[in-house]
Amino acid sequence: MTNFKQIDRKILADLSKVSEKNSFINPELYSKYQVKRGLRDLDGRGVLVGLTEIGEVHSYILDEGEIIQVPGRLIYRGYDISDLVKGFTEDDRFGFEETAYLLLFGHLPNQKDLEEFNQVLAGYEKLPEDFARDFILKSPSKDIMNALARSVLALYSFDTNPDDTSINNVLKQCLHLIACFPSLAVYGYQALSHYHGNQSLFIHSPRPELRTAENILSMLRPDSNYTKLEAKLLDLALVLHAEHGGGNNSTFVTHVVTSTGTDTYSAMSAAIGALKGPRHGGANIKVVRMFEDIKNQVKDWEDDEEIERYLTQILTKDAFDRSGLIYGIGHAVYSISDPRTVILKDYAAKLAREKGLDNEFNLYTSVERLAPGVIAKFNKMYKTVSANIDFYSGFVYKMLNIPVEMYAPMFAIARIAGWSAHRIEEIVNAGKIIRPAYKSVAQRQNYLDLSERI
Ligand SMILES: CC(=O)SCCNC(=O)CCNC(=O)[C@H](O)C(C)(C)COP(=O)(O)OP(=O)(O)OC[C@H]1O[C@@H](n2cnc3c(N)ncnc32)[C@H](O)[C@@H]1OP(=O)(O)O
Ligand SMILES: O=C([O-])CC(=O)C(=O)O
Repeated sequence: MTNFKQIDRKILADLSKVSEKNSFINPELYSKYQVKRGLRDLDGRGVLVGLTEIGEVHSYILDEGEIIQVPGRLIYRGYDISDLVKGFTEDDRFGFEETAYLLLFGHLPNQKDLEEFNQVLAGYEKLPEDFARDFILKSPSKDIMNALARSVLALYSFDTNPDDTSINNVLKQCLHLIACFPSLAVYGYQALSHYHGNQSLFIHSPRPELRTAENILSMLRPDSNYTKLEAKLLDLALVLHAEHGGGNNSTFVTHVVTSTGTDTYSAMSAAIGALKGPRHGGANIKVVRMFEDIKNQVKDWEDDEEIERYLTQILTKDAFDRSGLIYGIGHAVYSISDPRTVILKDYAAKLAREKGLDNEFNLYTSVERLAPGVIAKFNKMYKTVSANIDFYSGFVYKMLNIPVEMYAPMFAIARIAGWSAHRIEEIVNAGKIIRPAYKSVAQRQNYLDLSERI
C-alpha cells in the first residue's frame, strides 16, 4: 500500500510538472493579441458584455474621456443601497425579504405585497421529507459551500418539472431556493460540527413567522435564542450581499450557465462554486483567518511599521496562506470605496465597542488604512484599492457568534436573490448562448504513431 502510494505520488508529481509546463502561455502574447485578461481593459474597466436593470455598481465618471474615480455607489433596481438601508432600518423593519422582492420584481413592495411575499417564502422553506437526513447528514462535508451546492443539485430529483425553463416554473424554483438556502446551509454546518467536530447535533426547523435572518440564528443556535439587535444586523448584512450587478463572477456564471438553457439547479450550483472562491465571496473566511494570524504575529497592534512589515510578508508570500493576497482589500470595480463596507464598518464599530473588542476593530482599521500602500509597492496599479465588503463582514459575523464555516454560505443565502433575478433576466432577454472567443496560440503538429513518440 505504502509503495503504491509512493509510486502514485511520483507519477503525479512528474505529470504535474509536464501539465504546468505545457499549460504556460507567454504573458507577452496577451498584449500582442489584445486579450482583455479578466474581461477587463488595461485601465481596469470591465468589457461590456451585457445589459441589466437589476444592479448597478458605480465607481468612476468620465471627464472628456478620462476616468475619474469616485466613491463607490451600489444601486438595486434604481434605488441607492444607502437609501434602501436607511428606509428599513429607520422603520425598524427587516429588509432582506423586501430587497429580494425588489430584485425579482423590479419595484418596492407595498405592505400587502410584502406580507404575501413573506407567506410565499414561508410556504417554500420546508425541505422535502427526509432530505436533511438522506442528503445532508449522511455525508457531511468539511466545506459548507460544497455541501450547499450538492444539496441544490439533489433538489433537482425532487422537482417534478425540473427542466422547464418557463418563467413561471423558474420563478417557483428560485423562490424555493431563496426560502430554503438557510436550512440547507445551516444543516450542512450542523452535520459538519457533529460528525467532524464532535458536537451535539441540533436540527431546528425554520419557523414561518420568522424572517430569514431570524431563522438563520434560530436554526444555528442550540437554544434557538437571539436578540432582535443580532437579527437586525444579520438582516442588514444579507441586504448588502444580495446583489452586485451582472459582472461579478458568480452572477456572470449564472448568466453563462443559464444561457445554455440548462435547469435552475445546475445554474445555481455553478454560481455557488464561483462564489466560494477566496478571491470572491470566500474572502470573508480568509479575512478572519488572516486576522487570527496577524494577531499572533504582530506584537504591537498600534505599531504601523510592524503591521506594514507583516502585510509586506503577505505580499511576498512569506506569511499567512502564501497566496500573496491581503484578503478583503481590493475590488475589480470599486477603487476609492465599496459603499457596503462603509455601511458595515459603522455597525462593526458599534458592535465592537459593545463587546469590548475595540482593540481588534482598531487593528482592522489600521490594516484597511495601510494595505493599499503596501499593495501599490508591489503592483502596477491603475486605480487605488480599498476595503471590500468581505473585509468587515466576517468580523461582524464573528461578533454575532456565527461559526466561520458559515461566512461564505451567508453570502450565498443573500446572493441567491440576485442570482435568481439575473437568471430570469437572462431567460427573458437572451436566446443567445454566451460564447466568447479564445485564440489558440499552440503550434500545429504532425501526428506521430505511438511507436514514433519519444
Ligand atoms: C465580494 C467580492 O468578491 S469582493 C472581492 C473579495 N476578494 C478579496 O478580498 C481577495 C483579495 N483581493 C483581490 O484578490 C483583488 O483585489 C480582486 C480579485 C478582488 C480584484 O483584483 P483585480 O481586478 O486584479 O484588482 P486591481 O486591478 O485593482 O489590482 C491591481 C493589482 O493589484 C493586485 N492586488 C489587488 N488587490 C490585492 C490584494 N488584496 N492583495 C494583493 N494584491 C492585490 C492585483 O493582483 C493586481 O496585480 P496584477 O496586475 O499583477 O494582477
Ligand atoms: O462585483 C464583484 O466583482 C464582486 C463583488 O463585490 C460582489 O459580487 O459582491
